[in-house]
Amino acid sequence: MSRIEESELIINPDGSVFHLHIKPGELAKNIILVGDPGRVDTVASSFDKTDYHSTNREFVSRTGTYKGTPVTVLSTGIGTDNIDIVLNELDALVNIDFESRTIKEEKTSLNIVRIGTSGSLQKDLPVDSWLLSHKAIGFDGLLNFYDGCEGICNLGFEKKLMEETGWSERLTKPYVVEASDKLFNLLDAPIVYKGVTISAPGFYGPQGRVLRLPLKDAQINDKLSAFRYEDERITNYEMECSAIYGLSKLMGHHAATVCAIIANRKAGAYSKDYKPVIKSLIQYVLDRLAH
Ligand SMILES: O=P(O)(O)O[C@H]1O[C@H](CO)[C@@H](O)[C@H]1O
Ligand SMILES: O=c1cc[nH]c(=O)[nH]1
Repeated sequence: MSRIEESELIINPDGSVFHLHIKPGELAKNIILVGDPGRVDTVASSFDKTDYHSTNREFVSRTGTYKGTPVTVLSTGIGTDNIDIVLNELDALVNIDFESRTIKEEKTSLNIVRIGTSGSLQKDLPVDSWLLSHKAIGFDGLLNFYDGCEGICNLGFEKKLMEETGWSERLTKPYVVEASDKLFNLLDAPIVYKGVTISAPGFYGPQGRVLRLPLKDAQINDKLSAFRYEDERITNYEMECSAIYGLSKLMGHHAATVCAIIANRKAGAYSKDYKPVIKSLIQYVLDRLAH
C-alpha cells in the first residue's frame, strides 16, 4: 500500500485533518452537513450530549448523540469548492490510516445528509416547503476533475439538457448525479417535495439573477423550468448538492440533500421567516436518522 505524502494529506500537529480540524475517531457515521456555521448549534442543541467540537474558518463541527444515535453536524460554508475539501477530508478520517498514511483495507461508508436552503424554479413549489433532491445537476464542474465520473453520471440527461438550453462552450459541462437510494427512501414522505436540483457556482449570474449585470442567456431560467427528462423536471437551485452526490458515489458513501425552499424564483417570492422551517426540517432529519 503506497504512503500518501505530507503535502497531499495534510495532518495538523494535534493529529487533526487540515481544514476540518477533526481527528480520526471523533466522527460519527451519520453526518449532517449545513452551509451556514450558525446552523450547527441549531442541530447540536437537539443532541442528548456533545462529545467533540471543532472550529476552523467556515468549518464548525459538533459530534454527539441524538436519541442514542451518534451524529456529527458540520458546516461547509458556501459552494462546491468547499465540498471538495469537506468530502475528501471526511473520507480520509475514516478510510485512511493517519499513522501509516495508507488507505485502509476495510472501508467505512458514511451517511451524509445535507440540510440546506434553496430557491424554487417551479411556480407550484412554494416557499417554506421542503425538497428532497432525487438528482443533482452540477453547473460547477467539480466532478469532471475526477476519474470515473462518467460511470456515475446520467449522460442522457446531460446531453438533452445541453442541447435544449443551447449550452455555451464557455461554460463547464454540467454533470447529473443521483442521491443514494437508501437515504432518499429514509427521508421520503408525502410532506416532502421531490425533484432535481441544480448546484450553481454562484448565487447571482449562475442562478439567473440580474442586479446590474446582464446575463449571457436571459432565458436560461425559463428553459430550465420547462425542461423535462423522462418524467422528471428541474425544481430548484442551491450550491453544494452535486458535488456531495458525485464525490459520495465515487468514494462509496451514501448522500441525500433536503432543503427548505426560501425563495420562489418564478413567483418572485421570498419566505417571511425561514428559520422555523429549517428548524423543523432539522428535527425531521434527526428523527429519521435515529429511527
Ligand atoms: O443555506 P445553505 O446550506 O448555505 O445553502 C444555500 O445557501 C447558500 C446561498 O445563500 C448556498 O450555500 C446555498 O446552497
Ligand atoms: O435562491 C436561492 C436560495 C438559497 N440558496 C440558493 O443557492 N439560491
